[in-house]
Amino acid sequence: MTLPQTDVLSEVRHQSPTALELRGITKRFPLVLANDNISMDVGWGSVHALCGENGAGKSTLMKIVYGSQPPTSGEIIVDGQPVTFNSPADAIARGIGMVFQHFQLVDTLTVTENVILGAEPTQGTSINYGAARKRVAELVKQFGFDLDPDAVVGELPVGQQQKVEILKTLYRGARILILDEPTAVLTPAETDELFDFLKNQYAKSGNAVIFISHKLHEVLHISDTISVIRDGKMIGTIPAAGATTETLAKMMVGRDVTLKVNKTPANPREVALDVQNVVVKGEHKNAVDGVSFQVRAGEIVGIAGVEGNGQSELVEAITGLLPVQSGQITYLGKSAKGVKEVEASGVSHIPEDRNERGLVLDMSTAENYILGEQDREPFAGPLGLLKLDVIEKNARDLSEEYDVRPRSTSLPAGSYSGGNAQKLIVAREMRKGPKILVASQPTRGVDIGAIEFIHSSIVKARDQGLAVLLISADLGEVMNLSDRILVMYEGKIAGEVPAAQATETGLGLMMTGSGGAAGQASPAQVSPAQISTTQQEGERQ
Ligand SMILES: Nc1ncnc2c1ncn2[C@@H]1O[C@H](COP(=O)(O)OP(=O)(O)OP(=O)(O)O)[C@@H](O)[C@H]1O
Repeated sequence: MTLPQTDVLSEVRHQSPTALELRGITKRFPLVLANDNISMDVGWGSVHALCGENGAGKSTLMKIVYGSQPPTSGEIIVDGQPVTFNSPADAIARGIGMVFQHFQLVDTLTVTENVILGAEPTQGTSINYGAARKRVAELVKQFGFDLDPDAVVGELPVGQQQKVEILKTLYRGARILILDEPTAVLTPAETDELFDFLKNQYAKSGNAVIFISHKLHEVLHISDTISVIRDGKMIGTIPAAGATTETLAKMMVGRDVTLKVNKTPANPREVALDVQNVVVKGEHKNAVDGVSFQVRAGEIVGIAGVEGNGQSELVEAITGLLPVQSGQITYLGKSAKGVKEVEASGVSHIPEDRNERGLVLDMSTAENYILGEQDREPFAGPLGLLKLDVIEKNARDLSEEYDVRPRSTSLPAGSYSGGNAQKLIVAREMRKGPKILVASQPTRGVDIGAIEFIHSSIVKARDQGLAVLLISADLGEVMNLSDRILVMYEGKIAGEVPAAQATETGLGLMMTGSGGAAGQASPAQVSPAQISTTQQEGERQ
């Protein structure tokens, strides 16, 4: 294979003013009509957002455009030419690239190796690595990406890993770039950088961006045009100029949505979760390095931080998944070891990786709703015999209460859309009536109506005495839901801020170590002005 010529930032003459035209796309799955006669036009040089509730059919539509799923019927037209895609390779050949929510990178390979994987330039029968490396370095420079072509991908922060994913598509000459919830794991600064590239370089050079997002303020900020899908149908396409989060939310959900969490000040009681000087070993250094804090019954303590700063390991230690090297964790005054004992102490856990830890993807909805409780009352009798009618009713009731769609007790968990899968986990964990809830990214990928519901369920449980530890990469969520906010940086608590005084800028600075020393910084190391510059900013979500 010769080296792809990928000067996607130099303008080309397009055949048609429209990059992508979808005509009557329908996709039928056994239980649902995921896309129902959808038509949509995306113009060259524009950023086009695709919004809609969980399960509305956004990812399905984009997978069809990317050739990873065939439509049941309908037509795709790229730059004026009707196309049929049998695989992503066909779509890539027509200049379409897609960046998925779950990165598809090989952690042990370098940036260059990942970028060229499957499209390696060859010299005779061997890979011309030197030429590839030179090309990747040129592209990194051209796009202004802050990336080392020789860095091992597994050691990079998520923001840079995402750039590798984008680079992969640009290296292959993508002129239409699809991104599925690209900012879910980024810091505010990384998000700004990404948007600047997409809008001011990539789209400005005449390419097209389609991006799926549940974050409406971002949608309004970056896009030129917004299409909204509901229940598989196209509700409408509007210009971003003049739209508001309220109008968009209403178009998506079909009713008015409260965008701010309604909660009264917390009324903290006794200590429920006590973490003292906890150290958890990481691969090279301590992942959690002497962390201490308490969460009381009746309060929500949020942990903000860039992913990879020890939050995951801290959660795994608290939930009994990882051993604690030193220090102590107590639950309602008692210590516990391992997942079972921790659970028995009244701890529920919403895990950050729903596919790996939260669900058994090929098991049914009803079975997933009782994971961890399948051997005991109320779901099993004394001899371990399953009470199938109770299990079935439990699934029906929870799916109804948490609006998990489609309503099915037998659907394998792997067939739910991302947000509905998340609602299933939240429903299961809240049903247990925990005393302590460890919620990692509880609304990642969840739509605005469901976020409203999950947040109000958590607040209601807090008011009844639940102690909540919230870990979220979504700063808006941390600021909206928490009563107190701790910031984690390089395995340590870099500071604490009352939620009422927090702003995105201030937290963002602390999260990247710029707000204070890298060590066990005190809140005073971040200037109050940085933490609470604009109240308005804190209320953006
Ligand atoms: N492989 C599949 N088999 C069966 N049903 C599926 C499959 N993939 C998606 N669906 C269903 O199609 C519908 C649309 O799902 P899709 O993932 O496109 O929604 P979405 O709008 O991207 O949602 P989210 O915001 O939650 O990611 C959902 O009801 C989902 O359960």
